[in-house]
Amino acid sequence: MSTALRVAILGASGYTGAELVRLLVRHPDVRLVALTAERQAGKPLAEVFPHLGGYDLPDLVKIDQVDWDGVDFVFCALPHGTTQDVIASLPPRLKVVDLSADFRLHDVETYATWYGHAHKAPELQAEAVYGLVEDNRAAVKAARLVANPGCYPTASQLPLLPLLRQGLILADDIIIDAKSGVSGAGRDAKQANLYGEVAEGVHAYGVAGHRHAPEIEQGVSEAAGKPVVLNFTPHLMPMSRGIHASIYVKLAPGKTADDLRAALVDAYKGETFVRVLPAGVAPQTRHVKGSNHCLIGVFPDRVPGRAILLSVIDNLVKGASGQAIQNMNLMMGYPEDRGLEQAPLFP
Ligand SMILES: NC(=O)C1=CN([C@@H]2O[C@H](COP(=O)(O)OP(=O)(O)OC[C@H]3O[C@@H](n4cnc5c(N)ncnc54)[C@H](OP(=O)(O)O)[C@@H]3O)[C@@H](O)[C@H]2O)C=CC1
Ligand SMILES: CC(=O)N[C@@H](CCC(=O)OP(=O)(O)O)C(=O)O
Repeated sequence: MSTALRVAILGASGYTGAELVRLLVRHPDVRLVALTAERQAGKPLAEVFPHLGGYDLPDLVKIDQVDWDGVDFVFCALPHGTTQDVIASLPPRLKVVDLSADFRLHDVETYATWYGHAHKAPELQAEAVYGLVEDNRAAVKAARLVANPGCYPTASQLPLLPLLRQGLILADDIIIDAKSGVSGAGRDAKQANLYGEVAEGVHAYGVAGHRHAPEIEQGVSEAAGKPVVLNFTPHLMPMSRGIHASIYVKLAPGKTADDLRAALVDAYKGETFVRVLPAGVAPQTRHVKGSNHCLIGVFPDRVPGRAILLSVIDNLVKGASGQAIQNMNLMMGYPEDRGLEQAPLFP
């Protein structure tokens, strides 16, 4: 009899849901037993995503058609705002990784301010563990409900948190200039994401008001040991996948960019998925396409006392579904990289 973990993916007809399927069909401990959709319910997954044909997968159903007795583990890849009610209605024995923003902010008042409505499951929020694995591994291992970090917050926090913890940079002068591929906005049709709107240009959005600012500030404040407000400006790029964050920081007195690089090399020396590049090498989004890696470059700035951190991830992998599987592996006691061994696609 199979002892495979019986996994349900809620929102399997979306980009992150499809990426979960792509990765999990090769995970030796997992059997996909339920895939849900809303408008696409009733269809075989291969009709929605032909690249996922050829696997023995259940058809897409609505969430209320799932037989929870046959499920052990849930990935929730639904739009934020819809997820709190869904997770609150699940049998409490189920372990869950939620890819939306619904459980990422510890403070429900901050959530209400940025997401425009009161939190619908504050008791679950108190239980949720923030799943930035490299920073929070012990808590993830013991968690029942993990809030998978956002894509910009993952790319931004991985270089910043170890440096702030060690007092190597100043917390009150952090500027994050970040770019995303269009898949970051999901598969739902939106005018802003039409080919004609994004194909040949770049634009900033959410300027001085993007909802990922409080998520990044939550982690940065904790690492700095004091409340931090930072500058975060996201941009939409004419590419399908990838996040690139250029982070401008002020060095603590007497510190150099080489000190930052050495500290990051040390912080991530045992990590499979975070790599600090040699001095002078700049990471590119192409270097991580399809993989769960974060690559970090560190450069001295021409302005004395300052440095530039460059961080790249694939928004759909380390920024979403790959990190979600990394979290599941920890929660279930599997090797952390299981199912995530893919080399990047390059170029
Ligand atoms: N895209 C990215 O790079 C990242 C996304 N995230 C987060 O992950 C979550 C999923 O994102 P993504 O995959 O991009 O989104 P998509 O819009 O591509 O997919 C959304 C999925 O949810 C389903 N759905 C939509 N509305 C409802 C509803 N009311 N009830 C039940 N199911 C519903 C859709 O079904 P149907 O197709 O049938 O409408 C689809 O399967 C979001 O919360 C997003 O913020 C996090 C990090 C990165
Ligand atoms: C390009 C684009 O639109 N990106 C999304 C972020 C996607 C993501 O990581 O995060 P959430 O789970 O928090 O939605 C945005 O800016 O809202």
